[in-house]
Amino acid sequence: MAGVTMGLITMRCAAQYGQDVWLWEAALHITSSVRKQVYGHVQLLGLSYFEGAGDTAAGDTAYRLTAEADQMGAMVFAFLQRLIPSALQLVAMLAKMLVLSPFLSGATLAVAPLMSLLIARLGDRVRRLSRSSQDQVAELSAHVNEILPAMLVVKAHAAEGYELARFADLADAHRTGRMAFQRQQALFSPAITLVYAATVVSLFAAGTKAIAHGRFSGEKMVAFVASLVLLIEPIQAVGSAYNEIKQGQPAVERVFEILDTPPEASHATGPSSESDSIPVGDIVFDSVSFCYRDRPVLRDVSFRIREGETVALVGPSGSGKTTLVKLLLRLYEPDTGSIRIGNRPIKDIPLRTWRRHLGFVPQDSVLFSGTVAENIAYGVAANAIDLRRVERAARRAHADEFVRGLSGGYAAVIGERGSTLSGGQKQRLAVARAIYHEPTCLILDEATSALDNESEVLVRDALQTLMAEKTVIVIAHKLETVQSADRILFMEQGRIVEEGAHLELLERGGRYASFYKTQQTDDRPVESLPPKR
Ligand SMILES: Nc1ncnc2c1ncn2[C@@H]1O[C@H](COP(=O)(O)OP(=O)(O)OP(=O)(O)O)[C@@H](O)[C@H]1O
Repeated sequence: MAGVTMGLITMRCAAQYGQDVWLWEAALHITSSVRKQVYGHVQLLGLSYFEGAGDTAAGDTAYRLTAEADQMGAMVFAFLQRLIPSALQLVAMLAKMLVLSPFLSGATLAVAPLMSLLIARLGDRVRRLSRSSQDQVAELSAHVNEILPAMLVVKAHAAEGYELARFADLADAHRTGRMAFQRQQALFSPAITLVYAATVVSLFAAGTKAIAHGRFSGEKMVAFVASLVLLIEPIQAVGSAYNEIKQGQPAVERVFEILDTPPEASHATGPSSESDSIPVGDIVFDSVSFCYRDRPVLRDVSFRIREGETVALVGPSGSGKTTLVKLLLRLYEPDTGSIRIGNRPIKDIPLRTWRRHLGFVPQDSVLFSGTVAENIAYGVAANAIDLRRVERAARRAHADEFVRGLSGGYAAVIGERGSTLSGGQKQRLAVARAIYHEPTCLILDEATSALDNESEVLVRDALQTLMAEKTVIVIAHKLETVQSADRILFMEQGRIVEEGAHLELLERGGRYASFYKTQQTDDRPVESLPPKR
C-alpha cells in the first residue's frame, strides 16, 4: 500500500509539473504572438497616434506591450490551470451529492444564484478598479519615460526636487487607486466563505432534523457533509481564478485597444510591393490645405518642384514648413487638394515604395543604440548590411573620417540615441543614413542648433554635393543654404507668399527681402527673425 501510495503521489507530482510547464508554454505563446501582432500594428499607426497627447504617449504604449501583455499571459494561465479544472471538479462533486441526496443537493443548489450574483458583482467591481489602477501605472510609466531621457534638462534646471514632487503625486494617486482595488479583492474570499458557511450550517440543521424524523440515515448525512466540505476548495479556486481573470481583463482591453486603432490609411489596404516602379518626375502640390484637429496650418498651398531642383522652404517659425514636409512624406493626408508625383497622385504610389525613395534628415538627428553601420543602414538586418555602401554613404556625408577615428570604426557601438557622439557627428550620420538607400529625393530639416564651425562646414559641404545630384527640399534656417538653393518658397501663416531665386526675391523687395535684410544685421538663424509687418 505504501509503495502504491508513493507511486500514485509521484505520478500526480509528475503530472502536475507537466501540466504547469505545458500550460505556461501555451500562455506565453499566446502572449508573445499577441505582443508581436500588436507591435506590428503599432508600426502601421499614423503619426497622429504618436503625436497625440495622454494615453497614446510612448510610455503608455510601451507599458501595454510589456507589463500588461505579461499580465495577459498570467490571466490565460489562471484560466487554463485553475478555472477549468476547478469548475470540472465542482460539477463532479455536485453530481456525487445529487446521487447521495437529491433533496439536500437541491437545497444546496438553491444558494447557487446568490453565490453567482455575488461573484459577478464583486468581479465587476474588481475589473473596474483594476482598470483605473492600471491606467494610473501606465501614466506613471509614461511620465518616467518622458523625464528620464531628458535628465540633462532636469539637472541643468536643478529641477530634481520638482520632478520628485511630480512623481510623488502620481505615485500617491496610484497608491490610493490600487488600495481601493486591493480592498475590493480582499473582500472576495471572505464573502464567498460566508455564504458557503451559511449554506453548510443550514444544511446541518435541516439534516439533523431529517435524521431525527428517520427520513435520512446518519451515514448518508456524514457522506453528504463530507462532499459538501470538499466543495469549498473548488468553490474558492473558481472564485479566486475568476477574480484574477477580472483583474487581468483591463490589461487585455488596453492591449487590444491598440489593435482597434485604425492604421494609416495607406497601410489599410495591405503591404505594398517592393518592386513598384520608382516614382520620378516633378513634385506638385495643388491647392493643399491641412488642419491639425480644428487648427488650419496649411491654406491653399500650390507649387511645383522640378526633378533635380533644390528648393528651400523659408519662413517664420510656425508658418507650416515642417507640416508641408510631413504631408510630402505622407505622415498626414491633406484635407483638401492633392499632391502629385509626375502625373501620378501620391495616393496611388504604395506608401512603402514612396518613402523608400525619400531620404529624410530630421532636425533632431535621432540615432539608435547599435553600431555605426547599423545606424547608417537603418532598416536593413545586421547580416544583410552592405558595408561598402555604408562607407560610401558616410564618405559623401563627410562622416567617414570621424567614424574611422572611433574605436571599432563602423562596428563601434554608439550609446542609446547616439549619446556618445557630438551634435555635428550625429547630424552627419543622419545624412549618411538618409542617402544609404540612394533616395531620388532628399528632404532636410536643417538644424538650427549651433554646431561648431568645423562641423557646420562639413555638414554644409556634404549637403552641397548632394544638392547637385538629387531633388532636395530643405527647410532652410541658414543663409548659406538659402542662397545656394535654386528656388525659395517663402511661407507665412500656412501660405506660400513668395517664390523665386534668392537674388530675384531680393530685387522684388517683398517679404523675403525684408526677412533677409533683418538677417544680415543679425546673426540669428533666418527662421527666428520676425517677418516685416
Ligand atoms: N502634431 C501637431 N499637432 C497640433 N499642432 C501642431 C502639430 N505640429 C505642429 N503643429 C502646429 O502647426 C503649426 C505649424 O507647425 P510647423 O512645425 O509646420 O511649423 P514650422 O514652420 O516648421 O516651424 P519651425 O520653423 O519652428 O519648425 C504650428 O503652429 C504648430 O503649433
